[in-house]
Amino acid sequence: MIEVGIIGASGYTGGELIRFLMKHPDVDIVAATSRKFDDEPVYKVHPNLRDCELKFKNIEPSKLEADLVFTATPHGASMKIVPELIDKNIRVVDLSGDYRFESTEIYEKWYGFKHSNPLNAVYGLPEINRKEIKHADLVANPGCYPTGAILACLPIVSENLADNIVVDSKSGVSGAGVNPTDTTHYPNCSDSVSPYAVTTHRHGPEIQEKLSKYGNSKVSFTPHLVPVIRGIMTTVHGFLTSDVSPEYIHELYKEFYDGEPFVRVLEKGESPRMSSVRGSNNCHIGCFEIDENGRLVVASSIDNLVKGASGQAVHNMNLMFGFKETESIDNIGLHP
Ligand SMILES: NC(=O)C1=CN([C@@H]2O[C@H](COP(=O)(O)OP(=O)(O)OC[C@H]3O[C@@H](n4cnc5c(N)ncnc54)[C@H](OP(=O)(O)O)[C@@H]3O)[C@@H](O)[C@H]2O)C=CC1
Ligand SMILES: CC(=O)N[C@@H](CCC(=O)OP(=O)(O)O)C(=O)O
Repeated sequence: MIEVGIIGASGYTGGELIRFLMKHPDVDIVAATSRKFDDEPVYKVHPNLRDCELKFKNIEPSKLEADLVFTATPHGASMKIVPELIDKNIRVVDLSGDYRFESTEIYEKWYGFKHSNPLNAVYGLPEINRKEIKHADLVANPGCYPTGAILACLPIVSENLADNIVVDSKSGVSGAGVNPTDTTHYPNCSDSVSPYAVTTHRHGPEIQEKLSKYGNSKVSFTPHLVPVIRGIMTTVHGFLTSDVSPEYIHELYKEFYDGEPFVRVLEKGESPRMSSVRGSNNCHIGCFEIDENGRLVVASSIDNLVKGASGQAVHNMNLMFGFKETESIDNIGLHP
């Protein structure tokens, strides 16, 4: 049994962490912090957690005592919290972008402010860093877009099959967090699909940095906001430099992800759906088709709050503490 704290528990990813951890047999949640909802039952903010007896507490991070803390806090906030937890020998899974890049300079360029407390961290994508995560004191949980994009691109990048890859992603509105903005205001985001940060999104360099460890492909990323609550659909366009067949590509993906508990390689020609992974930690990868121009199309779907955030964070915790990898995060998505 380990004692776990959640900082930022009143947010969307915080609520999802509680949803998974409250039923985890090896976890005792000793703190769920919130500055706004101190002493309120968690179900007041997360009504699905009616059976959870926890109350939010406005506890200073420096006062926390736990084996592991999840920092489900915004980028810029985590960097002010994580170091003092690490100094107290508390292991940390940070859900923000503050510790994902290997270079502070790249972080500061794309996040637009100085990093006050750089630390070394392991990038928490189990499909590529399983061994390192097990021994990590600080795990940087990947961004939601990068998770679906990297998993969709890894096999073709590893075989250097495409010099240029376009990653086109669509995300549900919960990706923006619990605090409403002009962008997430219903009349502004309903009934439309909106590209944003089309060449400047900070997830582009995160995707490129991680994939560059496996091959030389140049990756270009554009996100879109779509009027659904949860889900990320990523369509990858790989401009092939080798004459390979769709069957070869499909076999490549099946071999690459063989044995991975949370990646499902669909049939050739089968498109993934957002709904099929909704609420689950699964990533569905499909299409595997090549057009007459030699453009390969692969698509992946994830739930931005689960595989894109809290489910992946619990997966990392399971690895860090030697629990069954799929413990408490093996629920199946929905249909319809
Ligand atoms: N939403 C998503 O799909 C994904 C989000 N992420 C990342 O995960 C992190 C959390 O995201 P999400 O749950 O959506 O965010 P939310 O905005 O929904 O929640 C963040 C919570 O953090 C708390 N908080 C904010 N600032 C501070 C601070 N300075 N100190 C302590 N607590 C603070 C707030 O609670 P209170 O004010 O009550 O203390 C707030 O509820 C972010 O870094 C986000 O970028 C990563 C992948 C996917
Ligand atoms: C729809 C939407 O707004 N999505 C968020 C992605 C949130 C996320 O993944 O958080 P990190 O910044 O911690 O990676 C965005 O584009 O900023």
